[in-house]
Formats: sequence, structure tokens, C-alpha cells
Amino acid sequence: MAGVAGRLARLWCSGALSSPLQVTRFPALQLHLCGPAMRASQKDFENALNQVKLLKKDPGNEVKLKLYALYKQATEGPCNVPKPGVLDFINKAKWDAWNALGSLPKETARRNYVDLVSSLSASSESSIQVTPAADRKQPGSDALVVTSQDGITTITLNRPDKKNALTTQMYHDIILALEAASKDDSAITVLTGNGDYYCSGNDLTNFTDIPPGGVEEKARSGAVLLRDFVDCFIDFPKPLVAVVNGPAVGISVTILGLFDIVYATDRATFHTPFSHLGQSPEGCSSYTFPKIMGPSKATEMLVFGKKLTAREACTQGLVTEVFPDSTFQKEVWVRLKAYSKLPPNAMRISKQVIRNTEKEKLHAINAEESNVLRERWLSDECMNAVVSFLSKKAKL
Ligand SMILES: CCCC/C=C/CC(=O)SCCNC(=O)CCNC(=O)[C@H](O)C(C)(C)COP(=O)(O)OP(=O)(O)OC[C@H]1O[C@@H](n2cnc3c(N)ncnc32)[C@H](O)[C@@H]1OP(=O)(O)O
Repeated sequence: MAGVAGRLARLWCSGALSSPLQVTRFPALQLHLCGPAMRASQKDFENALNQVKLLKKDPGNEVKLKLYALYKQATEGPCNVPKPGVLDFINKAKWDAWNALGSLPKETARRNYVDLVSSLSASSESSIQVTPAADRKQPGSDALVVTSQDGITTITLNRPDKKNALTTQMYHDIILALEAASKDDSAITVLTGNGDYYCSGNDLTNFTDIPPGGVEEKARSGAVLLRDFVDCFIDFPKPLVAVVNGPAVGISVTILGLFDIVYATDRATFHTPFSHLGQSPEGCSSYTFPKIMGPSKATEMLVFGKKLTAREACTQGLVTEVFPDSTFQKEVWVRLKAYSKLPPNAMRISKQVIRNTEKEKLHAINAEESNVLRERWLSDECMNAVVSFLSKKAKL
């Protein structure tokens, strides 16, 4: 059984158990009948499906099986598929869990799924808010989770096993999420990460997906994507807040100069090792960093790759405020919820007054940085650095 549990845990981590599993064997999680007044709406159910992706603690295999069974019952009804063979351990465990729900009505399964996820979230110390805006289209993959609640739209990088490195798909999804957030009824937008890292920057495996046009075409399309991505941050009309939950690397650091507020845990570090990687600064940092911290401190970071602690980054103006890691999530979300109740139009207009004079300049800088980086990506220095990382010879 330990072997099966281990394999299930690995499958869970890999996302292969697409939707998790509750059952009769666990009295603490008894299923209950509910009347119309206690119905879980489809929206509640979808929220719970999103919420489960953001659990900070692994809930364990038994709970995952319960989630799986409830999900299947809620979406497909009673189990009437053939029982897997005895040696097909994983599918048999899943089938047993689903089958144990018998003729439990779909609606009750849905309610129980929502309740179970809610109890798990309450005990997982996660203070990420996870109600999607009613009409928001969710990103194409689980690597980005967009939620909206209490006047705050939160975009969460959700690849904790890869330190939230940004894939090409994630850049596209963040662009779409920012466009949607700029038009939704939230007052504030937040970018944060799930897991121990905020973000480890560009996913270096992005460089391995070479199109038929070769590396030149790859560099060209990368530069266009980079420019579009950074343009969205330059133009974002509402207060934009980074909740930096852990170390930040590369482009996740450089774009902080385009945020309005940066809150960081004292566990966070800020690292832009562009020379080490044969690359050059992006995210308008060649302009914003010298402006924020003065040219020599900016040079230490952007040219020599000096890694800053959260407190150093705060002293130098890149970070607004640093919080102890133990109270970080609680303190930050209490603060943001209070800010989100301020009149939204006034906040938007005040941001414009502060930022608009710089916009044209920032767009020009973004275009220039993207062009320079396009050349850099074709350099031996950059290619060697990427190959070293991918062959596990080098790490920052
Ligand atoms: C189109 C726009 C382009 C914009 C360009 C932006 C430029 C940049 O962002 S430059 C910065 C690029 N980032 C890096 O160079 C970071 C590389 N990663 C590391 O050095 C280390 O992974 C780490 C210091 C971040 C963490 O080290 P740690 O020992 O704690 O964990 P690992 O075992 O190394 O990582 C776990 C897992 O995650 C994978 N991973 C982490 N970061 C990246 C990344 N940036 N790209 C691809 N993969 C990454 C790492 O390989 C591990 O994967 P496996 O478990 O499969 O080995």
C-alpha cells in the first residue's frame, strides 16, 4: 500500500490526477445530504476546482482520492465504468473510491466537494483568495491561476515544482489576464507565486523549442513576446501590486519597477544575473532601476548580478515594505483588502497622474531592450549559459 500511496503522491504532484477524490471510510469527512438552501452553485464548484490547485500543503493520498471520487460523482454521476484489474493499483484505488459513493446525487457530491476543499483551504494557511470573476476565461493551463474576490484580482504563478519559471504559454496567459483585469470590476491587481519561490524568471527550456525558421526566428518571436509582455505592465491602468512570496529572478525582478507597490517576505531575494547568462536587462529596468536606486546600485544588480536581500531591496526603493515570513500572507492581504475598498476611479486616476508622463519613454525603452536582447539570445555567451543550465552544470 505504501508503494501505491507513493505513486499516487507522485501522480498528484505531476497533475496526472486531474481532479482530485471523499468517502465512507473517513468519518471525519462524512458526506451529508443537503437541501436546496445549501446547494453549491456551479460557480462555487468551479471556484473549488481552482482553489484545490493552490493548496499549500499536500492533503495526502486519502483526501486526494476523496476529492477525485466526489469530482467524478459531481460531474458524471454514479460509477458505472468497468472495474480496473487488480494490478492496475492506481486506477483501481480511484475506481473503488468513486464506486463507494454509490448513488449519491450529483448535487450532493458537488456540495461535499466544495465543503471539503473549503476545509482544506482553511487549514492550509493559504490566504490566496480564489473566487474567479464570474465571466473570466481561465488560462489554458494550470500554470497560471486567476482569481477575483474582495475587489482584488490575483494572478498566481503556479508552477511551484519549477520555481514558477515562466513558459512561453505563461507570458501569453499573463498578457490575457492583465487585459481582463484592466477591464474587470476589481480595484487592485496582484501578481504573486505559489510555493517557495516567487518566480525563477524565464524558463530556460523556452530556448529549446526551435521553430522551422531556426534560432533567428526563435529570437525574433521571443523579442516580440517580451515587448508585448512588458508593454502590458507599462499600460496597466489600475494599482498593480507584487506580493513577492519568495526569491525572485530575472524578468520577475526587472518588471517590479513597473509595479505600484511591491510587498516582500523577508525570505525573498532579488537577482538579475544577466551577465552570467550572456543576456542584458529587460522589463525597462535599464531605465527604472537607475531611477529608483541610482546608477551605481543599478549597475551592481544589472551588470554584476548582485543578489539583494528583501531588506536591501527595500532600502534601495525597489521594495515597498518587507514582512516577516511567518505573518507575510496575513498582513499583506489584510492591507490589500483595506486598500481595495478605496474609491476605484480615484485610485486609477491618481495612478495615471503618477505614471502617464513616463509611458511614452518606457515604451521606447522596452522596444530598445527587446531588440538588444534579441541579439544577445543569438550570442555564444547566452547559448553556452543556457546549455550549461540545461545540462545541470550550472545554477545561479
Ligand atoms: C520571452 C521573454 C524572455 C524574457 C527573458 C528573461 C530573462 C530572465 O528571466 S533571466 C533568468 C533566468 N532564470 C534562471 O537562470 C534561473 C535558473 N534556475 C536556477 O538557477 C535554479 O533553479 C534556482 C536558483 C532558481 C533554484 O535552485 P534550487 O536548487 O532551489 O532548485 P532547482 O532544483 O534548481 O529547481 C527545481 C526545478 O525547477 C527547474 N527550474 C528552476 N528555474 C528554472 C528556469 N528558470 N528555467 C527552467 N527550469 C527551471 C529546475 O531545473 C528544477 O527542475 P527539475 O526538478 O526538473 O530538475
